[in-house]
Amino acid sequence: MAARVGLLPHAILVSSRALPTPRARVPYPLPPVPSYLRHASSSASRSCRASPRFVAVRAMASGNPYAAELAAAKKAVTLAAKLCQTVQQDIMHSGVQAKADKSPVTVADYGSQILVGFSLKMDVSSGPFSLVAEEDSDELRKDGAEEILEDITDLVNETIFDDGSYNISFTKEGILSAIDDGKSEGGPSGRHWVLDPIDGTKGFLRGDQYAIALALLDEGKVVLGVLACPNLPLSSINNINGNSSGDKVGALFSATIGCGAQVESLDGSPPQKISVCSIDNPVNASFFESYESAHSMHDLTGSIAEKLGVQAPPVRIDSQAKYGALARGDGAIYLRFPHKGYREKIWDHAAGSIVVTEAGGIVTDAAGNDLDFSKGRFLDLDTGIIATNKELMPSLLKAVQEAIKETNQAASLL
Ligand SMILES: Nc1ncnc2c1ncn2[C@@H]1O[C@H](COP(=O)(O)O)[C@@H](O)[C@H]1OP(=O)(O)O
Ligand SMILES: [Mg+2]
Ligand SMILES: [Mg+2]
Ligand SMILES: [Mg+2]
Repeated sequence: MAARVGLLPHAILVSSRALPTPRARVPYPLPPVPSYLRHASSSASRSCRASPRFVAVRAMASGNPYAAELAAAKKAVTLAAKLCQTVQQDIMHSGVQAKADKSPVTVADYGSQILVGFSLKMDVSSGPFSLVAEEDSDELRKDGAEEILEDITDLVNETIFDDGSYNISFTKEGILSAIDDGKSEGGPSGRHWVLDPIDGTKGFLRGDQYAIALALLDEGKVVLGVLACPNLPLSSINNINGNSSGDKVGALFSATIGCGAQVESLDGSPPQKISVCSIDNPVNASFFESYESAHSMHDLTGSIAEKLGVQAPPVRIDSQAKYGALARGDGAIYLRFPHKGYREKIWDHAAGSIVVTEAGGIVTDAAGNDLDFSKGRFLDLDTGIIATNKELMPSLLKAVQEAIKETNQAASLL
């Protein structure tokens, strides 16, 4: 299968699919049917296996006020994960990942964003739809991007067809406008979905960890989060930087405010309740950090770990999979200290942080403040993000603040 790679000025777009033949289906969105949509069927009625009404009935039965949204969120990220898995397998076979030398965006990032937004719109009926998501269509609207746009369109349509939940087909114009559904600014009032369609794109291209991360903000607070981690072992990653042999791979973490956190397999095993580890002596703790040294200052995290007395080497993995792994006790601490000038985005932490807090953990910035997701697309925070259990947090905060002070003093002497 030949890989096709398109280079655009600010993005690397990778496509490696054998492109499918478009099939006749009902165009999306409906109604009214805009002229740019493919008129594949005379019927303008939408057809889904899991209708909003079914989801709402399940919600009423569970006692969880966000159960309908949770079911829709899980369904949306599971559909997107199918697309991502297909693309990642093709990329690995074709070796395209070696060309990803700067902040990459792939057909899978766009495809995942379209599928999650579309699936939520189909299945969540309550109130206006607002989505704060990472990608936009700017690069795809430029000259030279036509082929990539066609690839994304085919990839999305093929994934929808194979999944079978929706009898719908996108045109290229429909794809562009679906990506731009994610342009909401979020904020302190109302409900906003928050999406990173592929978190850890560098890990994705390397064939390593990545996550599809989706959260719901309600009046500025994260009330729900789901993390699909297609390459994460289902039960544990207790072997450092490796998989436990024989373990099923593909984990879907979820949490709703006040209802705890769960993990289940991406192919639908029953959810299991999870909780953070109960380690109270840092000597026995291990810590997670970014695989990419460009994403987090490994010198600083090393010095924090040393101050704490952590003996184990860092566990370096990509994406919010770290939050999921922490939430089920695979490790005790997550340290994230981006280089100066980097602004954290809400979609990089909203889903992961509620999975950890609902599993009994704490997530704060380096000053010990809760993360504030109500300020728009960016997180406005002090220096870095740390997460651990309640027992370790006081000594972790102390070590973090000492290490930052020393680093700042050393920098001022230069
Ligand atoms: N220079 C950077 N510093 C910190 N984080 C970054 C930087 N560039 C991209 N990211 C984002 O960091 C996250 C991955 O972090 P980690 O290092 O924990 O895997 C991703 O959200 C990634 O974006 P993206 O979603 O595009 O992959
Ligand atoms: Mg990105
Ligand atoms: Mg991200
Ligand atoms: Mg991303």
